[in-house]
Amino acid sequence: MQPQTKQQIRTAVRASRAARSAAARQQTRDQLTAQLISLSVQRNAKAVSCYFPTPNEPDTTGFTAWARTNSIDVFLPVARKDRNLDWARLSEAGTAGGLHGIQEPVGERLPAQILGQLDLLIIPACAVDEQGMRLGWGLGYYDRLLATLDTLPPVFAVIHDDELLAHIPADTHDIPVHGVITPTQTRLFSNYAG
Ligand SMILES: Nc1nc2c(c(=O)[nH]1)N(C=O)[C@@H](CNc1ccc(C(=O)N[C@@H](CCC(=O)O)C(=O)O)cc1)CN2
Ligand SMILES: Nc1ncnc2c1ncn2[C@@H]1O[C@H](COP(=O)(O)OP(=O)(O)OP(=O)(O)O)[C@@H](O)[C@H]1O
Repeated sequence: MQPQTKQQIRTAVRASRAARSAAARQQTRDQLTAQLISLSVQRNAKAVSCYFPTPNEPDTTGFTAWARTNSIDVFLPVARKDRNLDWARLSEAGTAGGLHGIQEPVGERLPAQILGQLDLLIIPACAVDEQGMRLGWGLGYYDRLLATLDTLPPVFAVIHDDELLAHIPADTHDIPVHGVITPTQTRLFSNYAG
């Protein structure tokens, strides 16, 4: 995949994600579950944020199920009309479709600042480059979130292997992630010493 403009990258990734077979999706889910469990065990994480995947996104539900079974608190985003994110803890109360049709936990809405107290932030992305620059879907939710947190725990974006690109054009508001998780690797970027 030759990186060009942000919009061209988004179009290419959207198409390649849509073309994945059910078997490939299942394999991605299993491999990501293993990568995410290793990372949280290694970091002794007791509370993390994650995302509830759309049908085409890298599937994190194996990991969130494991986290719940192991008494790790999982916080998921709740999209607001003003394009900021609230957060809610995954619980027995279950989930319901939110603003973009994505499942969100039912229950108390918490402000973004609670993320500063978590051990690990696992976030969605369209693509990430070798410098840790992250591209989302263009609504700015996560750029705005990362910019507002006073304390930033380690932030890892989850993507497929072919979405780790050599270079993504960056705007001044773009905030790099500390690491990236793909089905085959968990990589820490050099911008982060932790
Ligand atoms: N799973 C998930 N939850 C999330 C996000 C996300 O990217 N993924 N968000 C991140 O901001 C926020 C909601 N904003 C969103 C913005 C765009 C799209 C969207 O439709 N994206 C792609 C399709 C994704 C796919 O199915 O592969 C698109 O633009 O076509 C979804 C959510 C909060 N929750
Ligand atoms: N810190 C910020 N404060 C206000 N607006 C912002 C901030 N960061 C990004 N934006 C706005 O959000 C919009 C989307 O930015 P960009 O294309 O970089 O998003 P993205 O990285 O694809 O999205 P996301 O953060 O949701 O994953 C832009 O119009 C940008 O001006």
